[in-house]
Amino acid sequence: MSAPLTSLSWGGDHLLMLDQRLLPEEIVHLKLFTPEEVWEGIHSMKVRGAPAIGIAAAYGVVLAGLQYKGSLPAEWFENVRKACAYLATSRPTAVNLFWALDRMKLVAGQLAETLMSIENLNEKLLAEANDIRAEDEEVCRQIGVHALPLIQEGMGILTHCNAGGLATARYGTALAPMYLAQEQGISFKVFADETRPVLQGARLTAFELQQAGIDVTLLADNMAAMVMSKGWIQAVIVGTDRVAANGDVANKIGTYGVAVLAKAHGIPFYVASPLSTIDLNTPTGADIPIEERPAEEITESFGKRTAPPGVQVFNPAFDVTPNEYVTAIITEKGVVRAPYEESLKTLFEKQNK
Ligand SMILES: CSC[C@H]1O[C@H](OP(=O)(O)O)[C@H](O)[C@@H]1O
Repeated sequence: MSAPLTSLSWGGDHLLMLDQRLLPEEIVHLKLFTPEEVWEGIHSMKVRGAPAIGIAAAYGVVLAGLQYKGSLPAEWFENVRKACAYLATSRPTAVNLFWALDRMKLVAGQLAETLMSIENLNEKLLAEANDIRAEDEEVCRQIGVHALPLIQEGMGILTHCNAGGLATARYGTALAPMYLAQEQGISFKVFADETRPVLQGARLTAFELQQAGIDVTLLADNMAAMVMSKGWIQAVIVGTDRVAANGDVANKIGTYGVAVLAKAHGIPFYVASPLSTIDLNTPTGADIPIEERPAEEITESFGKRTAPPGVQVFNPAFDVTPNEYVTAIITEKGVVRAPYEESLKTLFEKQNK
């Protein structure tokens, strides 16, 4: 599969992070040397997208381990543990952040008990972060494989926000089948919602797909109903930041509206989700913390004031699509359909065997 720009890579003693806030006009990679810089990169959305956030946080934990200059494994682990707790405060909704941090903390604790040298501890912790990144790349490729049959010749596919290579280690989740379909010579059209207020669709998805030579049409967020009514859309495929145990889906704000419109037009609504984004510990969508972001994202859109000073603003970064609007969830282990409480539980039971 053609691999678009990747958002994160390890530079030996720093994390190289593509500043996605500057795309598509500028391609700027930042060198981050501390957990604090990684926290800020996640919080300000220099890096964004559930899997990419988890990967960035994992490398932030590695940077914390490298900061420790003593010789006691227990002290090293305490540094790492504190960094995990700190990085967990960078954004609240994408469960991959907490999944990755819990994994890094668990491994660091196990390593510290071996009493190996600090140098070896840091090497092993870096290896775990590299594994998280490499696994995500393969997971996304597998999501592409399982989602590929959903893309038939001549189809129109609508997507919302960016669930592409920039949101993951590579390939993306919702966009992965599109890259695969293109590689296999299937012709299809993608309609990308601009996705206000941060415009991940316009700035990132349209950019990624255009770079890959895929037929993409950019829509303002209020156009989905019209293009569906014209019969231009045969499927919706989106990513997610957290799937609850009952199949409710948290995703970029506006996704719920697209799901309702899809149902109203008899169009299937698919959610591409790695297992790492499915959280059986969150019972329903009502239990998913929804991030609220600064008013300026709306009132001063990319430097242009677009609202009266002091106006009240509500700026939730995500919404929750109830499971009854979700046709299927495409994971790296296959396609999951309702009843989701049961099918997701079965999926994880098989995984844990
Ligand atoms: C493959 S996860 C992509 C997911 O993350 C985005 O949110 P954000 O850009 O705020 O990190 C959006 O919800 C995408 O669907």
